[in-house]
Amino acid sequence: MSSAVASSAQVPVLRVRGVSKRFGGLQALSDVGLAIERGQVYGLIGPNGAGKTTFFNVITGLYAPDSGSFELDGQPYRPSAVHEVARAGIARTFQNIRLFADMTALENVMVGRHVRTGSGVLGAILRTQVFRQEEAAIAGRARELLEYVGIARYADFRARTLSYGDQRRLEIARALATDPKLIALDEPAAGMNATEKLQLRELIDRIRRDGRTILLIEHDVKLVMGLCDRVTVLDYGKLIAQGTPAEVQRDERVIEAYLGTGGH
Ligand SMILES: Nc1ncnc2c1ncn2[C@@H]1O[C@H](COP(=O)(O)OP(=O)(O)OP(=O)(O)O)[C@@H](O)[C@H]1O
Repeated sequence: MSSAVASSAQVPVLRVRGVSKRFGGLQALSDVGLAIERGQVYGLIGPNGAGKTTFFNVITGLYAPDSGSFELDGQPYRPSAVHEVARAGIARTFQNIRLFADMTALENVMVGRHVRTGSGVLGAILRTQVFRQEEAAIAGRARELLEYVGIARYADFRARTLSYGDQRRLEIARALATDPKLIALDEPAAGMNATEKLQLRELIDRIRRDGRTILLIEHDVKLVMGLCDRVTVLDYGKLIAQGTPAEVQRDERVIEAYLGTGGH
């Protein structure tokens, strides 16, 4: 860890200010900001169409925002392209799982790890000694990560053959392989049964205990409220509440957005 990082206990891992994004006539995000502290699980919630995915897509370089400023570990970053965001230190999973279906679980995690290696394409073509050593180290680390998320026994299975819950774990292992400053999980519990959700909760808890920082979009309010340190609530692209789970649950605007006449 660099001294800049070590001495930055008060600097949020991610600070986003004033993000707006319009699609044609639709204002999908209006002046949304948040700060995520190191070691937090941070929840982003809101009714359907509130702008959660758009916010994720903006911070991870999939959508160009109309306005907004971004800092990772106190350093400005421009989320202008997905690979630059990964290099800067944000890894994400997707609502619709995006694995390399015909590659093995191990290979999928190794792909994530390559973000952090040096020998590059030429090294791969020439199969230099440095490249081969790197590959062995990457494979070793990938196996550790499969173990960590609890699917080591499927290391050599094609990703497509894994159960839904295990594919989501594999996505998380691949995200961890990039050694991210922040892991962004897009509806990780979607489609999971009660047992899988419980296991997922334990895994996210463990990732936090191991010092990682997590941003989470999730529809399962129980999971969010039980797991998150802080929560931001969006509705129609606007930030309507921010605070601890207990605080936002009491917030009139949040109750209105979820239960009211908003027509969601
Ligand atoms: N690429 C796009 N082009 C046009 N409109 C879009 C695009 N992406 C999102 N939108 C619109 O922006 C609004 C916010 O959508 P977004 O997917 O961010 O909401 P969400 O909170 O993630 O919803 P959900 O919980 O249903 O996933 C919606 O009205 C949606 O139709």
